[in-house]
Amino acid sequence: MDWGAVIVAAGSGKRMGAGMNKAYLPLNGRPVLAHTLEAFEACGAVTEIVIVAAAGEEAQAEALAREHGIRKLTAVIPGGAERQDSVYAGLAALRAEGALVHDAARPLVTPERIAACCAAAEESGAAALAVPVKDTIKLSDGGGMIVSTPERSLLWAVQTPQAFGRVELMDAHERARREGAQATDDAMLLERLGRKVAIVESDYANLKITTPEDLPIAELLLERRRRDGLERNE
Ligand SMILES: Nc1ccn([C@@H]2O[C@H](COP(=O)(O)OP(=O)(O)OP(=O)(O)O)[C@@H](O)[C@H]2O)c(=O)n1
Ligand SMILES: C[C@](O)(CO)[C@H](O)COP(=O)(O)O
Repeated sequence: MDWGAVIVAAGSGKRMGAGMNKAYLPLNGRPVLAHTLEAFEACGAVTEIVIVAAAGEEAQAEALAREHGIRKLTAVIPGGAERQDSVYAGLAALRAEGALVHDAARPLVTPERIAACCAAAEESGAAALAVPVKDTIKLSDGGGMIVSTPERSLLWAVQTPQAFGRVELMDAHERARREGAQATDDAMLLERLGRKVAIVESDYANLKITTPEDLPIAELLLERRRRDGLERNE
């Protein structure tokens, strides 16, 4: 099965407060988006990459991909108001049988985890990387009071990539748009249709660069990965 990746990079980074799209912030000397693209470029299961860029940033994204040797890039598409709209736009440009959807803001993903997500989706139909929740999670009444505590052993913090059949995911998006269903990830769009999505245990390092403290954490994790790699090769 061939896999195409939709890399969504069209957000405005409000919570980061950097005044710019966090996909272009430097991370250990290279843009966040470059790290993300390189992981998909290096993953053998991935045959095409579509970047969904913020309107007006398409040329910047394409130039960045070229500068960093991303040969699998097939299209740069303008995104939409919400992440869901951006994914939908990117899917239309994909041709592969399998569709991976990944946040540009998750630059520490590895080719190995991407491949594991693809393999699980080939086995189960759809899959998503996730990590067991470490904190006890509370459900609130929306007014600042705790209502209940879900069983922690059943809770997973889902990440990306998430992997699906391209046609099935496109259909799920189209149905959600017709029905006005909103989703903060793509697995939700299959769940609402009663479809199964497999959990693929990931690592906590696959964090999403969201608020300011996430960037120095990502830098430390990258530096440790580089050092461990050097020590292994010595
Ligand atoms: N309309 C949008 C919103 C988000 N994203 C992408 O979806 C990923 C996850 O979204 P998030 O972390 O929320 O990014 P932002 O929307 O930029 O952040 P914020 O909500 O703080 O503005 C990011 O790679 C972001 O670029 C997108 O392509 N299109
Ligand atoms: C898709 C996602 O990364 C899974 O955890 C998350 O839902 C994205 O949320 P965001 O608010 O669009 O960053």
